[in-house]
Amino acid sequence: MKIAVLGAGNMGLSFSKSFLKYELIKPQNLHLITRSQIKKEIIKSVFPDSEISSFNEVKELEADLIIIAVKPQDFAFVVENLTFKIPGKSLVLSIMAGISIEKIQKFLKHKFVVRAMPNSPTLLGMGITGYTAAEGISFSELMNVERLLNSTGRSVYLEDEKLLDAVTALSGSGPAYFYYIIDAMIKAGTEMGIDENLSKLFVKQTMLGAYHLINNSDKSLEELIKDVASKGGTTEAALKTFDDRVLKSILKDGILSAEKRAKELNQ
Ligand SMILES: NC(=O)C1=CN([C@@H]2O[C@H](COP(=O)(O)OP(=O)(O)OC[C@H]3O[C@@H](n4cnc5c(N)ncnc54)[C@H](OP(=O)(O)O)[C@@H]3O)[C@@H](O)[C@H]2O)C=CC1
Ligand SMILES: O=C(O)[C@@H]1CCC=N1
Repeated sequence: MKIAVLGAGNMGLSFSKSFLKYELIKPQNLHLITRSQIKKEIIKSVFPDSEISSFNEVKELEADLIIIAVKPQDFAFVVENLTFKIPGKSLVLSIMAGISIEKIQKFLKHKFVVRAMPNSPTLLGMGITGYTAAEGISFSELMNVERLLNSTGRSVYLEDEKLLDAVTALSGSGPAYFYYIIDAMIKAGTEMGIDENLSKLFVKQTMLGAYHLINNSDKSLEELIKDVASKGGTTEAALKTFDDRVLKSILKDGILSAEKRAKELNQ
């Protein structure tokens, strides 16, 4: 199988590393395409046995799977300036936020499109990807795509394409929400006099422990919260402030804004 990655940026390269790590393709069968010449050299040092090109250098593309990993805002420009044809039999896998299968098909004049939404922990093989496919793609082709996606973490097939915007808002953007909350917690620690390094350690280990408790406990989230929040104690005081300032509803609104933005990107 030959794979071409259109837009060898953060995500395109994360995917490529996973495919090679699990030997799902040979390095010689991987073609990474980026915009800038400078980036080409850097990519070559990480992928010495693969083909690395800038967009305008490619006159003919040979690939069974073409991964589109440019920013959604650049998609139209990239397509208008393609110097090569998308081979009729190739499968296109888009990881662009927001851009619908219909739009990709129209722009590329190509039927066989799978749309996926991964997230940044794909870099460690700990990502999660929601995906869906255009009509006419066979089960075995889809399983091939899923095998590739599973090298980056877990994957979930969704029948309803509209849910991909929700997945984008929830898990696609999700890592940034956790970083945001963790950053606020670390800053609270330093404000109370704890050294930044130590504050990071306390917060990160708390996050890790809490994650494992969620995963290994039969209790609901409410019950887990209750286990920590003693009556009249410190946690209760914190949670009261969060509730008074409607933090939960702010977080929910933020996630819904991300979903709205995904839809706007398709306009
Ligand atoms: N980052 C994330 O956590 C996630 C991102 N995504 C999606 O993945 C896609 C890529 O995101 P990410 O990897 O973060 O982005 P990057 O900016 O890291 O990568 C984008 C790639 O597209 C190339 N590119 C940008 N503009 C143009 C252009 N005008 N013409 C040709 N090539 C261009 C860049 O080339 P160069 O570097 O040479 O400029 C680069 O190779 C996006 O569509 C995003 O929605 C999905 C899930 C998670
Ligand atoms: O912020 C973005 O638009 C992309 C999609 C999901 C994560 N990053």
